[in-house]
Amino acid sequence: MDKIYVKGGKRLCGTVKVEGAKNAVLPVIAASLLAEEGVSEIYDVPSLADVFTIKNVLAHLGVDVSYENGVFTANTTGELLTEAPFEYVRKMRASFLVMGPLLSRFGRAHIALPGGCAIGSRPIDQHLKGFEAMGATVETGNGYIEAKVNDRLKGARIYLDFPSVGATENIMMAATLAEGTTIIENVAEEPEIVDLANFLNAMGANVRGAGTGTIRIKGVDKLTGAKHTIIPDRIEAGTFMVAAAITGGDVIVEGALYEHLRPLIAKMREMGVVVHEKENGLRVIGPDILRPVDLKTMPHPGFPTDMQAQFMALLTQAKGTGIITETVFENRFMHVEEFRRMNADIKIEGRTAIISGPTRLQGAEVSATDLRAGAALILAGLVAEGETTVTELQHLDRGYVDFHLKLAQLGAQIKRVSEAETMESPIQATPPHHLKTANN
Ligand SMILES: CC(=O)N[C@H]1[C@@H](OP(=O)(O)OP(=O)(O)OC[C@H]2O[C@@H](n3ccc(=O)[nH]c3=O)[C@H](O)[C@@H]2O)O[C@H](CO)[C@@H](O)[C@@H]1O
Ligand SMILES: C=C(OP(=O)(O)O)C(=O)O
Repeated sequence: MDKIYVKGGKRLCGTVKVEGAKNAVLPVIAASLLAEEGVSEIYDVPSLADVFTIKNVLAHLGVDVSYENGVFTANTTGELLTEAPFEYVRKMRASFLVMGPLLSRFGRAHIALPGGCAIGSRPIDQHLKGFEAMGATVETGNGYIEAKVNDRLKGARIYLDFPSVGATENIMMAATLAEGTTIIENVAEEPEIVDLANFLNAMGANVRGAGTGTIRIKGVDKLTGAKHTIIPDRIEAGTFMVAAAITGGDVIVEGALYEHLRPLIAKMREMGVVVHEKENGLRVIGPDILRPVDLKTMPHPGFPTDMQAQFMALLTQAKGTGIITETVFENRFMHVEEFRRMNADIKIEGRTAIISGPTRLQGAEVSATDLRAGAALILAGLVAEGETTVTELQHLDRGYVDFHLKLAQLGAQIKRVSEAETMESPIQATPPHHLKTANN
């Protein structure tokens, strides 16, 4: 497998551009399945493993898809299959987002059960509760979920037990072609929900209230393919903001939107990081001394769980004790063991991590236990003494485009070695002090 080698000690400076958001593009591509006429054209689509997975899901269903130079097109007008097998859902849970559109348009969907992953058990009961409330029958067997409805789904009032992002999206998509009005309460308010609603409305849907706690969807008879540009990735932006802060650097994160990053900016400022809003993004300047903070992950507009691991890396460098409570996923502390390999002082008490700093981190061989853990370990490597080797990069590739190259452009000493290169020249033959950067 590929490995990333990073050597600590460089202050990052310059400009880095943010890609389109992974968590917006996946539901938007799933939503394109709702179009009975016309072709959807989606812009600013990042070249991520997850995008190729959803592209393959659509191709498997019979959609005519293309993806070139950041533009994704989907012609969903033909006869389509309504089954998404395990091989796709296993790779990426968001594949399950095709259920709402397929059920709504064709009256049936047969999707492999997503199952859990490294960060938690991640049930889908809220998605299914919504489909059932709209008149679908849902059965589970042989590792699949089969949802069916005679004729059309019917508008309903649905109260989510938790503001689940995926359930909000799946139910919202299903409701667009339902008969009558659906009201979903206690919904997720993430910017990605608003992006999806904007795309659905451009297709001819009638979705109101996205970005608030209640969404109303008036069902329509037919949707048409539409053009849409994906919002910037606030988690990628946040990751580069932490890269600037942790190295005491000065970085312009181009495309970062202040209003999507408010909870993160507030915590950074509490830590002494300078964040300026610029016309084209955010300028982030790391201080000499970072102050510790307490934070709790929460649904938007709370602090995002997808930035928890990266902030843990940052807190290892703060002077004093920082506290992180993870309330969204029950098992999202797998990276702690990896940070400890790097000499971090972190204690876990239930859902809380207590981080004492500042720690002189040491380079070590660590494993990306999930997508954000991978990014966070690389961030830690930017300030560690000596060389850090990060493995299991298939997780990182789900959510970051050319992460090592972007960091190298900002001045980091980092390189990625492919599996083939690793085979040709064993890692042991590359001593840490010969580390080459992508920009020298
Ligand atoms: C592709 C995508 O957009 N992924 C994001 C999405 O994941 P995802 O949509 O899977 O996250 P959810 O908001 O649904 O999950 C949040 C919590 O609710 C629980 N839950 C969810 C659904 C359900 O039916 N029952 C249930 O109990 C989950 O187990 C989890 O503990 O939101 C998460 C929370 O911001 C982010 O970390 C992910 O990056
Ligand atoms: C948890 C994440 O993604 P997913 O829901 O696709 O696993 C993430 O982006 O950090």
